[in-house]
Amino acid sequence: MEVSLISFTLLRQCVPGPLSPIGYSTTASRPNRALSGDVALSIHGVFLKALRSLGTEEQIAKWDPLCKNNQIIATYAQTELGHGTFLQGLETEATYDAATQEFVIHSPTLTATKWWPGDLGRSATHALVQAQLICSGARRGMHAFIVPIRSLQDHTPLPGITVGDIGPKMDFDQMDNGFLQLNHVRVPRENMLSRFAQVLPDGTYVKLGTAQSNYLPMVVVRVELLLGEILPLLQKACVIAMRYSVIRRQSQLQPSDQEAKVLDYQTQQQKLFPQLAISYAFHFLAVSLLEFFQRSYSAILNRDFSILPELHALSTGMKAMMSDFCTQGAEMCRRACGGHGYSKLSGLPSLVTKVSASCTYEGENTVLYLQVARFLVKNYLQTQMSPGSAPQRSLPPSVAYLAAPVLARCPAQRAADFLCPELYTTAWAHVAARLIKDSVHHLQTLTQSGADQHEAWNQTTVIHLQAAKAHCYYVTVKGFAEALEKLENEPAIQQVLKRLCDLHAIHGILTNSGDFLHDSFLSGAQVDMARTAYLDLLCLIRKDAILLTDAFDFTDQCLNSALGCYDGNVYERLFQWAQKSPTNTQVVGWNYKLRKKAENRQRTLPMRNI
Ligand SMILES: CCCCCCCCCC(=O)SCCNC(=O)CCNC(=O)[C@H](O)C(C)(C)COP(=O)(O)OP(=O)(O)OC[C@H]1O[C@@H](n2cnc3c(N)ncnc32)[C@H](O)[C@@H]1OP(=O)(O)O
Ligand SMILES: Cc1cc2nc3c(=O)[nH]c(=O)nc-3n(C[C@H](O)[C@H](O)[C@H](O)COP(=O)(O)OP(=O)(O)OC[C@H]3O[C@@H](n4cnc5c(N)ncnc54)[C@H](O)[C@@H]3O)c2cc1C
Repeated sequence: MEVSLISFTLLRQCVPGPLSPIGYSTTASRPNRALSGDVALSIHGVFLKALRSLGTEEQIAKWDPLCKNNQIIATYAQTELGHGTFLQGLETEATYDAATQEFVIHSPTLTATKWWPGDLGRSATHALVQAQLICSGARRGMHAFIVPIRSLQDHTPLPGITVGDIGPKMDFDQMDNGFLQLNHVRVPRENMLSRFAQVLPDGTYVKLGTAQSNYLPMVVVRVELLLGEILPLLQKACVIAMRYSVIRRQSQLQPSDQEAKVLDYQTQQQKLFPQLAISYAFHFLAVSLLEFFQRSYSAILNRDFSILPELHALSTGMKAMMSDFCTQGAEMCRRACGGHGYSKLSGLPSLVTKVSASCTYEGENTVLYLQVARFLVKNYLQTQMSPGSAPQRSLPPSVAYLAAPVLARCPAQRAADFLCPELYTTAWAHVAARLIKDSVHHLQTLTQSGADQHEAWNQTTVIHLQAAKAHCYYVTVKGFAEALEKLENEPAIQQVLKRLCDLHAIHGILTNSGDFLHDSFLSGAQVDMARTAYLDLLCLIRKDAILLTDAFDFTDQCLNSALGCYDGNVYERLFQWAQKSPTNTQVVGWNYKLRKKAENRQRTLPMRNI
């Protein structure tokens, strides 16, 4: 069934602009779509999130208005030259001086230099510096300090501050990622963000949260990056590649036919439709995670940390999976556009280089997947405890399948059975549970053979990584299926989106078929059935592919692509935009000057006897 224009409009309601940060109206996010390119000072926003997560009400009341009115420009300075992942290893020190009730913030080594913070190289006047707190003679771990770094009068670095830009990067040329060295810089006691820990005037340390409370800003940013920064990059790549693929005609489907639209080739559909399906899967998942976060956030701010382990596992897992898949997907979209996909005028290369940064910033993906694995192991062990041996707490909802009865074999009898969300969600739960059990088995075998627990962990991290990825894929399949259930009043939309959900689930099964065949949960014949269902879906999705990408509602300015413009005038635009290339504008001028110089020389030279 074609999605009619009316339904298409409704479809757009299902894929609103990125839900905006905590507490803002969702309509505020709409203008973000209108902006092409990157709006700088994005780490100023990260600072604000950190302030609201770690600051007391008084500290928020003081600094929030200064930020919102841009009276100060702030950055989030956590990563150092020598450490980005291992926060316990951060070297910047904040030593409390009770005599003056100040903190002395210092970079004791070269590797303590803060390195990477965005908006630091040129713009920031203040930094939230994450440093090892030292007070009452003890090291207390990472805490956050607001440190002025440039003069509000003339923007020059303040005493004790050495600051600059870290140099060229793979992309984000407009962002001034910087470095910061602090030489015994003093800030008042009130500048330590103290929601989860306080230092009293006499230097007494009062712990109000957990050891990881000061990691909360990373949870907040990871949740909000999904819809606000990472997913739109893949969605844009999908729009560009899909629109180009119905304009580009190349080769023939039938010898007698005119050249075919490349989107009519099955292999082109296999390249692009899974990216479209993932774009929708991730949208619904990220929306539900943001809602889960918004429900949990105030409890956490009030120091109820019971929900935090699952929120941490979901935010790290989804950030790792979405950035991985969006990076692979954007590159697939670029490659699906042939030579013009390699042109910067397509807008695709910069989408690829931008989204690939998200595999690293806000937590390197492998490290984040292993945080998920840690959560999975803990909850699996919980299910293995004998009744009564420990207080039986219910499993967090995202891992409830670990306690579900095990289905040994998939019941599918024909291809159509693979179009059943319950069947493929169960299949994914089965594989995730099996891989988690396997990872724990390997871990326990090593520890029981005498290996140190940390060594045993390291020697099984490849297996844990596989289990974490399967769990994350299951979460996206389940999330998409649940989102569809809420669309029963929009049957036309529901049917179109269900095809994407089916495709997303089956694409993963076919890509990881070994995991499903391993314990004969699926037979070879059933994998063939899944492939049949998959190939049939490609044909069905072909009719709605353009409407499904138009529903992302990006303006031409936002796409910034000669291939993806709404009117489809690709070749005219490529040629027109190419004229603006400096080579063409300078060469014309350059040739003209050369010719004039030669003519002048000709005129002044004595005529030779020729
Ligand atoms: C236009 C472009 C826009 C771009 C915006 C880009 C913004 C980018 C800004 C940044 O990149 S800021 C810097 C981001 N840096 C990171 O994400 C650093 C990643 N490293 C970490 O988070 C920690 O070092 C790591 C979790 C890997 C290890 O921390 P720990 O060594 O202290 O903890 P460990 O792994 O031993 O876990 C201890 C407990 O803390 C828990 N935990 C760890 N991190 C947590 C967290 N964040 N929240 C809550 N709990 C957490 C963890 O689950 C575990 O709980 P259980 O003991 O119950 O198992
Ligand atoms: C574009 C961009 C913007 C950024 N903006 C900011 C910012 O505004 N503020 C800020 O503070 N930081 C920022 N960062 C820094 C970023 O947060 C760090 O680069 C990131 O946390 C990764 O840390 P790292 O660079 O130390 O990598 P490393 O951790 O050194 O990673 C190197 C390799 O070691 C592996 N590894 C490390 N630890 C483990 C482990 N425990 N187990 C297994 N493997 C491991 C990793 O998987 C990776 O393969 C930015 C980075 C980028 C690229």
